[in-house]
Amino acid sequence: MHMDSDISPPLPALVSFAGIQKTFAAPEGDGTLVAVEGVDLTLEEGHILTILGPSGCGKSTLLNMLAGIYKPTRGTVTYRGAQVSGLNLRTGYMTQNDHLLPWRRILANVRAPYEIAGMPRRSATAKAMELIDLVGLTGFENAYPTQVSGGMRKRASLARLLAYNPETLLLDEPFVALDAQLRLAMQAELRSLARRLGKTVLFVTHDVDEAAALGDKCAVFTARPGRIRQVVDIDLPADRDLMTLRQNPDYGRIAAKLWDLVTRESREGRISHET
Ligand SMILES: Nc1ncnc2c1ncn2[C@@H]1O[C@H](COP(=O)(O)OP(=O)(O)OP(=O)(O)O)[C@@H](O)[C@H]1O
Repeated sequence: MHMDSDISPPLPALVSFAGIQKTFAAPEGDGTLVAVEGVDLTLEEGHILTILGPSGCGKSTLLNMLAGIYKPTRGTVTYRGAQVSGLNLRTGYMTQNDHLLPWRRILANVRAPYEIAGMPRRSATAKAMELIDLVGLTGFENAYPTQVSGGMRKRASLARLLAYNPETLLLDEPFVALDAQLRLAMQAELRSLARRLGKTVLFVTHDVDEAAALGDKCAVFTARPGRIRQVVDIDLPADRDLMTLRQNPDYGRIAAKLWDLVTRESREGRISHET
């Protein structure tokens, strides 16, 4: 059969959410609270999906379902072709809190996953040092977490996450506590690391600029119950330079589109609260 070499087959999805609803017991009374509703979403291997939406729309709940921590009430979460049931050990989580062990030096924190896996100490140290180098922390490996800056703690936390070698990174507002400059540096680092290591990333954020700069696509959610308002393709170069991206007119166009979707959401939210 003749195949047109210019047309490559579409990539199979690594992650797929199909018809997802998740409810919880309401905090008061005996009703239920619908956290997310009717979510259909796919993500290809090696891509970065940013998830943008107002507080409480179920962004973290979505990551928790992919990690297998929560079970969907309705619908199916699929990872590499298999339904997620039980903990999904191919994913690794990082949240706002870096969860570094304060009594361990940076090196010992990053080495911990290798120790847990039973790797001999010498090789565990060598592997941890490689990751420390990868995230730009060489020279700080003997410091304790309290002796380094917030940005360095995030780097250490990222290195430790990579030591678990998850295929897919679930990042829940990991840079929220950082100042603007450090945040930009971390975003650039994350994007370049993810591409270099071939990681797939789901990145939750409230920040439109971060969502546009980091993602290959962005899922914009409505207020609770969280539904997908739109999935926006971020057609910027894969090897984009985050430091100069803000001057790129394509970036401006995409960020404006996301702002429009997000503010439409808050306008409607305000209207529905008022009525
Ligand atoms: N384990 C739980 N038990 C009960 N309710 C929960 C649970 N986890 C989440 N919820 C509720 O589900 C809704 C969505 O929460 P979730 O944390 O996923 O939102 P989010 O979009 O990540 O919010 P934020 O941006 O503020 O972190 C919220 O109303 C929350 O209170």
